[in-house]
This record gives sequence, C-alpha cells and structure tokens, in this order.
Amino acid sequence: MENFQDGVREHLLSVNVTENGGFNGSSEETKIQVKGLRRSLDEGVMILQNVSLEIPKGKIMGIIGPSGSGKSTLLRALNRLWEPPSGTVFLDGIDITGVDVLELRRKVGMLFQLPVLFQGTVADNIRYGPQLKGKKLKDEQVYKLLKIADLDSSFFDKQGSELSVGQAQRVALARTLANEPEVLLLDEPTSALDPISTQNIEDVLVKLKSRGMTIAMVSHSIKQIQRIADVVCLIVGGEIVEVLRSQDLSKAKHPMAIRFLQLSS
Ligand SMILES: Nc1ncnc2c1ncn2[C@@H]1O[C@H](COP(=O)(O)OP(=O)(O)OP(=O)(O)O)[C@@H](O)[C@H]1O
Repeated sequence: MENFQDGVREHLLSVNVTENGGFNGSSEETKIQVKGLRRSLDEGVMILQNVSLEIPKGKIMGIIGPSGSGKSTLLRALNRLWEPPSGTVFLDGIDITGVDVLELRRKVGMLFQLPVLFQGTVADNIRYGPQLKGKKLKDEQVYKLLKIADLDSSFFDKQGSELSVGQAQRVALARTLANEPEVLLLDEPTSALDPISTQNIEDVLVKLKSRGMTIAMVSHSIKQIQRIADVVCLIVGGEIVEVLRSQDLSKAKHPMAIRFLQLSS
C-alpha cells in the first residue's frame, strides 16, 4: 500500500515497448485480441460483423469510422460494458468473459466523451476506485496521480462542480489511473474540449504510452489520430476494413475508407 504509486510507475515502466514499430510483426506482443466478434440487434441488423483485431501492447490504437459504424460498441465490448459472447475477446490471452467483471474494469479502464465526477472533492473522486477495494490512498498518492494527469496540487480540494470540462476530464483520467489499469479505452475523450485541453489530454496519453500503457481510442479527428496513434483501425458498417500504421492512413485501399478519409480531412 505504501508503494501504491511507485507500484503504478514500476508496472508502467516494466512493460517493454517494442522498438520496431510493427503492429502485425511477430515481435510485438498483443494485449487485447478480438476474434470473430458479432453483434446484431433483435430485428436482425448487424452492428458488428465478424470483427477480428489485435491491439498491440504499449501502443495507442486509434479507432475511426463514420457515425454509427460500431466503434463505441466495439470499445464497450473490451471491458464488458456490452457483454461479448465468450471466446471473442481476450486480454493477455485470457477470455474476458471468464474474468470477474469489476477486476476486468480495473485492468481495462474507460474514459467517455463527457466526464462525470461524483459529488465531493477531486481527491474523493480519485480515491473512489481503491476505496471500493478497502484501500485508502494517502494524500501523497493522490498528488502523484494528479501530477500524472497534468493537474497541479491546488486541485486536490476542489469540488467537481468548480472544474472546466477539460479539467474534469483529467480528473476522470486520474480516477481511472488510481485503479492501476493496464489498458485505457477512450471514447472520443477530447471531442467536448477546447484545443488546449485537447492537447493536455493528448500529452498525458502519449506519456502513459511511453510508460507501457496500452490505449484504444475512438476519435472523429483524423488529425488527432495522426498526432498520437501508432496504429489505426478503420471500421465501416460494423466491419474492420483497414488496419494501418497512422502514418500510412493515406494508403487505405477500401473505397469506403478512402471516401471517409477524404471527407474527414
Ligand atoms: N443498445 C443498442 N440498441 C439498439 N441499437 C444500438 C445499440 N447500441 C448501438 N446501436 C446501434 O448500433 C450502431 C452502432 O452504434 P455505435 O454507437 O457503436 O456506433 P459509433 O460508430 O460509435 O457511432 P458514433 O460515431 O456516432 O458515436 C448504431 O446504428 C446504433 O444506433
């Protein structure tokens, strides 16, 4: 317990990020594997069609695609906010449907477009997750989490209601990091933020990645994906149509992907 934050840092530093930059190469470890994931609505409409994907460890994967293409549904399957069928989503090779759901959500944390802070101070919010497990974070540990989320110590005692959306999003990130996640899922985390708050969040994400965190981020901003993602997954009509390195986005071949990229840039 004394070493909680050191433990976070050690964990993050201990993951060896591969240098070759390949995302399908044999030397790169897979953190999350999705195999043949499907979801259909009662009326038979397919939202996800046979989706298979490997999210590499210690990298940022951007997930982009037109509205309604299934991006959020895919992301939510990865920590069972939508329950995937067994045998379709694996974390470190283990089927997530067999893992205790709260334990899974500690390992695979999620941030949404709009942060929702609980009543109380910023510190109360950050302490929330560990407290559920009977652990009380020391002030020093809370300050360290604030720092990782690029918030100074003056935020410790502030009420959630006093914060801007951008600041609240960073508190939500610190609250998620208090659970010592191995993976972060982000569903358009900066779409409600101004450019400076967006840059603050992007900087934190890049810093977390450099410490070994695996990140999957849905974004509508191709420019954002090009700034921070290593790999991009393009999803159209519930199907993954391309997986590319972000610098190779312009090489997309699928006609719908090309059209989407042209209209979005
Ligand atoms: N629980 C649900 N019940 C009915 N339809 C749903 C449900 N969840 C998602 N859908 C539908 O599935 C499709 C994919 O939704 P999803 O939110 O995953 O898309 P998205 O790519 O994230 O969209 P956006 O970019 O607009 O957020 C949409 O047509 C949506 O209306």
